[in-house]
Amino acid sequence: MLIATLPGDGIGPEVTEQAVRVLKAVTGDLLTFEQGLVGGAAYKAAGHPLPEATLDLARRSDAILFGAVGDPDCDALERHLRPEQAILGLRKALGLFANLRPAKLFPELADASALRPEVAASIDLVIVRETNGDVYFGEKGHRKTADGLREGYDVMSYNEAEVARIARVGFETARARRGKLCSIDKANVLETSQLWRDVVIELSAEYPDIELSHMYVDNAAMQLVRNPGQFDVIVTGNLFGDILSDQASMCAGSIGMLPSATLNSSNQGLYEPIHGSAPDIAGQGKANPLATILSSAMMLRYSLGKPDEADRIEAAVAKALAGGARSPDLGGTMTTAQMGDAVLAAL
Ligand SMILES: NC(=O)c1ccc[n+]([C@@H]2O[C@H](COP(=O)([O-])OP(=O)(O)OC[C@H]3O[C@@H](n4cnc5c(N)ncnc54)[C@H](O)[C@@H]3O)[C@@H](O)[C@H]2O)c1
Ligand SMILES: CC(C)[C@H](C(=O)O)[C@@H](O)C(=O)O
Ligand SMILES: [Mg+2]
Repeated sequence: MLIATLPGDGIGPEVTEQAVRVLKAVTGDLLTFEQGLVGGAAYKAAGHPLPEATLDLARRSDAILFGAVGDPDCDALERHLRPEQAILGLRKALGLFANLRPAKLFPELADASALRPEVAASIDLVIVRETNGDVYFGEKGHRKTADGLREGYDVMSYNEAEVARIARVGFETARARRGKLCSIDKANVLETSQLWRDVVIELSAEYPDIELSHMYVDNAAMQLVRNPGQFDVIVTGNLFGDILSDQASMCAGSIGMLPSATLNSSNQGLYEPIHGSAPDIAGQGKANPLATILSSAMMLRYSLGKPDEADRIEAAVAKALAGGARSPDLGGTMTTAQMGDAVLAAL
């Protein structure tokens, strides 16, 4: 099976390297790894954040292991050349619309959560985030108002098929868990959200066994901190899901802990930590690789049909944490490579 590794920028290569070590240790010679250029690294080497060769590699692969993209050197480039276009372009080109972001507290990390330990202990949820539409992919640009002021605009929209497709993933995910689905929107203000809510309600007729609720996104941000245990599965749009998943990560201990899978309708998947390229700590061996290692476990489970190997990696992460493995974001001093060593030793 072919795995496309796309390390990208900043801490992307550092964390990806550790995940590849763990994957190799668990799968022997089952997987072939082929590396591609993405992000600022690709722009600097090949003039484009998502070169044709990388897209081709991604298309040919059984799964993609993605690090992170984003490079302050590239922030002034035209939008279509910025590193972030690589991840957006991959999601769109491969139809990767269902971004699953689980947030669960490893009990050993209760002290790392931004929440009181007894509140943090309850967090065990999955955010199902749509990643092919919303304000991310609408018409955007700069223009002048009638009285000559500069104006920026980004059009937000979802059609009913896009909403139904992701809502179905939400219902199915809830069915495989505790049977609760919370759809998060801003239907009190946005027409896009009103359609979202209508379509979710229509689809709920097919899922009478699922307890469906709706919440406005501002309240959801508050509830995630007040009582994260009330959520089982959250389904939401691209922008709200982006923001809420970073917030959920701190409830679970660190942004360096949260993995993700982004799937298309044929279950091909892109696996990446939810964090970015962290330019502030890049090259210093301070990055926590566990989110990427846990993403590789999701890859084994969702795209490669290897649930036992996935369980083995997740158990090794738990054992490493129980044994005291802590990178700086978790209050420790271990380097990225030492965190990888600790997981390998715990396999
Ligand atoms: N999917 C992606 O590739 C992705 C995701 C988010 C941000 N980005 C990009 O990354 C760049 C930096 O963005 P940002 O600073 O807003 O977000 P970020 O997630 O890169 O970093 C936010 C903070 O969290 C810390 N952090 C992140 N990952 C960590 C890890 N594994 N271990 C320890 N600490 C970690 C960073 O040091 C920083 O202080 C930007 O160019 C942004 O566009 C890319
Ligand atoms: C880098 C950016 C385009 C990306 C997003 O907003 O989807 C990131 O924040 C993420 O969470 O994967
Ligand atoms: Mg994000």
